[in-house]
Amino acid sequence: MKIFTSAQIHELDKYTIEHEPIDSIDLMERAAKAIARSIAEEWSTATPVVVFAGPGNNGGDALAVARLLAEQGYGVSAFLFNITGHLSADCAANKDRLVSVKKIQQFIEVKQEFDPPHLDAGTLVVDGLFGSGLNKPLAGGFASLVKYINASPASVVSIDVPSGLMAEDNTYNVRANTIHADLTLTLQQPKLSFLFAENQHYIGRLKVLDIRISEEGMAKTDARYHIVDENEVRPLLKKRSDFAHKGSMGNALLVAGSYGMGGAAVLAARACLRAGVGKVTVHSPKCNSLVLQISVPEAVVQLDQEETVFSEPVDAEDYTALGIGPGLGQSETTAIALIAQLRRTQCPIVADADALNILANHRAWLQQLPKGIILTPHPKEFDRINGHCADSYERLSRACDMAERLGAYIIVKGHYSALCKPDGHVAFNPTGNAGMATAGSGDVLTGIITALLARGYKQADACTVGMYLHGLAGDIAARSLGKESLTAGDIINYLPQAFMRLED
Ligand SMILES: NC(=O)C1=CN([C@@H]2O[C@H](COP(=O)(O)OP(=O)(O)OC[C@H]3O[C@@H](n4cnc5c(N)ncnc54)[C@H](O)[C@@H]3O)[C@@H](O)[C@H]2O)[C@@H](O)CC1
Ligand SMILES: [K+]
Repeated sequence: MKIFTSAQIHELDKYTIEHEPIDSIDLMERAAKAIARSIAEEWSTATPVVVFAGPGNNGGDALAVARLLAEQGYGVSAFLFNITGHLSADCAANKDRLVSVKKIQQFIEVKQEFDPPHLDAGTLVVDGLFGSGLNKPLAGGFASLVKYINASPASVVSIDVPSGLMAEDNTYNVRANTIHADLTLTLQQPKLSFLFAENQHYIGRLKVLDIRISEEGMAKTDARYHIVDENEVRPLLKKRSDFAHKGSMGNALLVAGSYGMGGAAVLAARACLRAGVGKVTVHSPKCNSLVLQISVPEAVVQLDQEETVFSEPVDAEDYTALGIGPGLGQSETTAIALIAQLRRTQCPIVADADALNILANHRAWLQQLPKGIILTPHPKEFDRINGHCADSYERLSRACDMAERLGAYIIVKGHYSALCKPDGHVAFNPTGNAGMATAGSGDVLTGIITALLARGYKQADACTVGMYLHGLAGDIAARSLGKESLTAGDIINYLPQAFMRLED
């Protein structure tokens, strides 16, 4: 699903009006009907409703919703904030329509003074102050109103966007002046800012309402951001030939583990095998010899000359992919071996964990990374490499810049992991759950992506399929085991079911 920006949404709105064709007021009515329907599904007509409408089309939606709910028998009070004396055309039209409805309990157009209504726990507030047209942080009376609503015990439904929240960039927003919704009814598609962890408590539960924006218009519009779905992943999966043999199914090399961190190498190797690779070789310090041989008998173990750390680059000529970093440690010996390894390796590479921490300590080396390398930092690792980011939007922007600059594929991990591609596009992964916030989960992802690269998947496809499978395996695991007890090993154990689900 494409994620359009506010500017693109505005254009698509116009495109729909021109090409469906439909009058803009009727498109607004369509949106309002969908919103009123969703409200009626959850709140009975006995619920007192207070609607707050702003001067733009978000306010227009809110006034139309107020009318529709009043007609259905809800007790509705509506407040329209017209401070500047200018309403959008459709907002003004809906004001007129609302005023003509006898069933509305109270309608007040606020021009200056505002005496806020009492909002108790049984009240439903409909927040239609601002939507995708918000262009600066809320201040003054609007900020006070938002704080008043947030401080009340009333339930809050936001139309399209919680008022005060920007649809994309909230880096310089005033977060205290943003509505905390219990439910956000967003139109057509989630907004970019909804995908960021720090915004979840403004959005509450999210429901996306289809208002039939032109399919043709959306198909024609190039979106920088999109959310991956199963239909995108399925055709990317490579079929196994009946004549496959282990030599034709990819030959992966993992450089992982140090003293005390053998488990990371084990997890990456097991995940790599479960992700369908023909052969895996794990290069690790001597101390991990037994651990690896016993835990992953399917893997070839290649021992470093050192007892406790990775110290010498490996000849990677025969391998079809390299995964490097899990549990590697950050000693200087390892750092030098790492950069030598990255420089001399010809096959596709995924670098994670300590490989990234080492790069953060030697930022000049970033320029030496081979083109097409996949980096899989979690937010803290990314910040260590790139410098502190104020929020997820800034981090995403910087990750995009870095992907373009280095010609790299960067997966910023989290709920909705973001794959930033060298061409500037970003794919968000929808699978996965909070149970996967557990040690070793990243090592599993590295193993999976290494396997897919080794199998011959292109970098972008290996990342997309890898993120999706990793999250899906975690989701299936959580269904059987619950989120609390989920471990990284469980993700590996449920990978077969994730594959089977996609191959169905
Ligand atoms: N394609 C769609 O998704 C559709 C969107 N519609 C609605 O239209 C909304 C967007 O409408 P608009 O573009 O009119 O934008 P908004 O209604 O979000 O707000 C725009 C108005 O607020 C003012 N404004 C912006 N920031 C402000 C601030 N910080 N303080 C005070 N005033 C501020 C602007 O000058 C403008 O007058 C959507 O959120 C949605 O609710 C629907 O009507 C139907 C179709
Ligand atoms: K709103």
